Amino acid sequence: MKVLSAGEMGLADRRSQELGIPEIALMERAGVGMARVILERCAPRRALVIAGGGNNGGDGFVVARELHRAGVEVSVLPVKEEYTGSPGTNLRILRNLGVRLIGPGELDAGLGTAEVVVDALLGTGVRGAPREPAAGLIGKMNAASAPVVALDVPSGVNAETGEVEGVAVRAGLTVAAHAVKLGCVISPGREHAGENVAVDIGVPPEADVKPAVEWTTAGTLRGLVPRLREPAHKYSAGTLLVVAGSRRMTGAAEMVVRGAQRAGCGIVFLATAGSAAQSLDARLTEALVSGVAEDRGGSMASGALEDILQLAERAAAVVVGPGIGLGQERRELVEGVLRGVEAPVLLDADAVTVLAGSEALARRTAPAVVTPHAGELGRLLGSGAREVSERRLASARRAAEEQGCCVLLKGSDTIVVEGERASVNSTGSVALATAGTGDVLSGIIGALASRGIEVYDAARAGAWAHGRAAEIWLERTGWPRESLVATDLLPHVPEALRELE
Ligand SMILES: NC(=O)C1=CN([C@@H]2O[C@H](COP(=O)(O)OP(=O)(O)OC[C@H]3O[C@@H](n4cnc5c(N)ncnc54)[C@H](O)[C@@H]3O)[C@@H](O)[C@H]2O)[C@@H](O)CC1
Ligand SMILES: Nc1ncnc2c1ncn2[C@@H]1O[C@H](COP(=O)(O)OP(=O)(O)O)[C@@H](O)[C@H]1O
Ligand SMILES: [K+]
Repeated sequence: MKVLSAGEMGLADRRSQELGIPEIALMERAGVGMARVILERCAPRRALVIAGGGNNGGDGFVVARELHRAGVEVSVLPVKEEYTGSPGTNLRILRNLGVRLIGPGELDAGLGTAEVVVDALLGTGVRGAPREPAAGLIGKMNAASAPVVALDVPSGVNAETGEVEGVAVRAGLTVAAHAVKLGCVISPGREHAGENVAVDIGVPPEADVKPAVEWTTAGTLRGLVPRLREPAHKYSAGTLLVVAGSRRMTGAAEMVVRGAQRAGCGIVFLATAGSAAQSLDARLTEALVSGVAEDRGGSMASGALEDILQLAERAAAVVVGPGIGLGQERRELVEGVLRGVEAPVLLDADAVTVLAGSEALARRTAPAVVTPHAGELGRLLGSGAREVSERRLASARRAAEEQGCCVLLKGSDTIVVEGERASVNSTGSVALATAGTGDVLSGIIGALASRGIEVYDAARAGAWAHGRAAEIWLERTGWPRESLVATDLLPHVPEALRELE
């Protein structure tokens, strides 16, 4: 699946036209391809096409013509009085063919009988929140009982960012011209798009564009994760220090360690609160567990820093945060790690939360990666979870810039940003929305970093393998996705990583 931003698609379009391919030829192939997908997937007897005033509406006219040709009873609602250019030409053909054109007064009847509603209202040309009458039409499409297929982009979704400023169509399927639009793989646009499919519209390779934001697939990662080779010993295979857990939160530490072990770490050291160490040591047969100074609540105390830094001297990477707890002492501990550890540091969970307002991460020059979900990133940025959820790519970029590190923003669309580089993960499942899966992810990324992979690559490869492990679990068990528990991922992490060889 190819993913391009709206701007990149515009460039591919202009270059194609400069090579002599007329706009109407691109529109023709787009509409023909889109109609074919609709016929294959939905096989409707009656369809309603809602066409906007731009080229997205033009695509809709071609789709309507093709559906009509295939024997579908089609109604078309053109929102504008007068059409010119390629959309105008295609509307004229519909008139000549006697395809039923309806006005707003007949919309409810059309929506009532259609088996598929085709959203050809707004595409990549939308600017700002949908105005009337588009906003009202989007509401009607969302209230329809028939499934909605969006052309190119669900109307109201920003194709560049996935942001939704006002209302947006909720489609079951989005059929894009040439490439899936970036905004359709980033939340919330991703959820509005439903399934994404792209159709060939005849953009020649000479006109194509290399995307600035990568859609991370096995193909983009291949060869990145090395096999263990001779000569090797446990230290050369990757040494990781995990700083995690507290008296009341031992599971998080366990899952980070076990994730790291299955991702190929040669040796994992765990530093945890003294009172948690005995139980973790018993559960983690292969790890080297150290109990360090804790406060009265059973969380690691700032006084544990010296021991932790000493352990870190033997590690090629450090993961800090899961289950450590909050408060001033944890903040001092995390700041101390950021100052005192030269090896790459991964900050997750509580370690991200305690850094809100701290300058330790921005001051650090050695490699670091933070792996927050929207709530944690909202605290780090001071913007709140809602702002992060609404503007995910921009929020991840802002954090990466302000903190001068790699940021992995978790979600259905896990985004990884460092400097100019950005990527969106392609694997995963809603099954991952369960406690502890993030800890397994930290372990995997920590292990990859400990094996010498730079943090940006470790983060995107780790996210990919983590999501893939969930997919493999679903394929193998056939169990309902709700039933996955985080430790189910562990046996599938090696299989996922093997797919990258
Ligand atoms: N770029 C390309 O290479 C191709 C583009 N095609 C189609 O063309 C689309 C882009 O076409 P356009 O650039 O004409 O743009 P759109 O058709 O996406 O949108 C432009 C129309 O929406 C209106 N509009 C913009 N913002 C609005 C708002 N906030 N509220 C209400 N109305 C608003 C404009 O007045 C205009 O009528 C793509 O999404 C795709 O469907 C295809 O024909 C294939 C080729
Ligand atoms: N709806 C979803 N679709 C795909 N992946 C998801 C979804 N919800 C959560 N995830 C993934 O599950 C993991 C959850 O991590 P996190 O929120 O840190 O949980 P915890 O702290 O309990 O381990 C992340 O990798 C995230 O990307
Ligand atoms: K659309």
